Amino acid sequence: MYHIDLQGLYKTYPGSTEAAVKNLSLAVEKGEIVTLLGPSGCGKTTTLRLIAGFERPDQGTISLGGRIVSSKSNWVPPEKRGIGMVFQDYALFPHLTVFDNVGFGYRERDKAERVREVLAIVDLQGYEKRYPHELSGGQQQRVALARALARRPIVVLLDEPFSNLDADLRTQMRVEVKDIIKEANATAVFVTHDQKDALAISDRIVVMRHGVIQQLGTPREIYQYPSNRFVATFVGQSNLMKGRIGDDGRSVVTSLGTIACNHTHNLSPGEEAYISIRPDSLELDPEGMVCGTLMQWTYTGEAIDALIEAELADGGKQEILVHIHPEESVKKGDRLRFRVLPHFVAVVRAD
Ligand SMILES: Nc1ncnc2c1ncn2[C@@H]1O[C@H](COP(=O)(O)OP(=O)(O)OP(=O)(O)O)[C@@H](O)[C@H]1O
Repeated sequence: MYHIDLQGLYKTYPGSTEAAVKNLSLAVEKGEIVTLLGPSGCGKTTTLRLIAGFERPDQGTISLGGRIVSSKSNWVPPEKRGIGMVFQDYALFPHLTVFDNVGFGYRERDKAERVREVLAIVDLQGYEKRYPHELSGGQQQRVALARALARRPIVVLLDEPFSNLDADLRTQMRVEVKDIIKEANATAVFVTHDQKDALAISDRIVVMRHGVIQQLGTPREIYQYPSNRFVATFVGQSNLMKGRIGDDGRSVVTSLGTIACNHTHNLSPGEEAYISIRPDSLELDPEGMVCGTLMQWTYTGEAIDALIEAELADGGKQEILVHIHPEESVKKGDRLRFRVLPHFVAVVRAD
């Protein structure tokens, strides 16, 4: 039995001709952190709102903790679903102290003890009497998380929780929030359009587009083996080449040359396929098979982000993005050669 079980969900908003969510099924284990990732309008917030009970699906079933909360014949309202929510703006009550914010709506006799317990999990002991405006952004977020966890929810839903934080704090909070959720042994569904959030925090990622799941997998699976062109370019940067599977079944013949790859999605020799080559998968090598001219470059500290106009076997040209080692010295107009490293090379389906 799954802790969260979504089956065949459809949702079309009144007045809209296109469904926001189409035939969406997703099963989440207890204690898992799953992220819904995708561009604006792909249906991730709608999915979260369906789980929370703020929206009603047109079709499909939702079970939380083994109980059906939404189906043709069942409907459990949001406040009875055992949901803890963390919103983008944290939604703390400004006139209430940290203690009262965290304990809000908690009616059990062990309230003081439980509030202290969750404040310890989020590392805010001693802050009970402060007001939200006396806290930093990161601390406010930890209060919001403590409030969501206080009632031992069946599932914690987090809607773009990092979007109000500056870049440094965001990086730190990704780690902290993940640790807190794991320590509380909570099951969580995140919504974000930021791939770094998703890669850092999730056990599994659901990549969505136009209301449809494009790929479901661990961060490593999604990054290393994107299943289609959309996922390859939405999660990380990617150079896409058209080709066909080589006779050995473990390579793709492209106009850059024959490129070995570890994963071919069970496509057969001769079948048409795209290959996704991450910018880190090309390395400067005077003997390398890929040859091109450096058109633009940017030094980022970690690498030189280089735009190369690569020469193709058929006489054509294609721009490719390469991360060159930061100690290399290169200049615009240089003719460079690269070899393709097989890790971070993947066969992807066309759509
Ligand atoms: N209340 C609503 N009424 C009508 N259409 C809506 C409503 N809410 C969302 N939509 C539409 O449903 C689709 C999915 O929206 P949704 O908010 O789920 O996407 P999202 O992936 O969360 O986007 P964002 O990252 O911008 O929040 C969009 O086309 C959106 O315009």
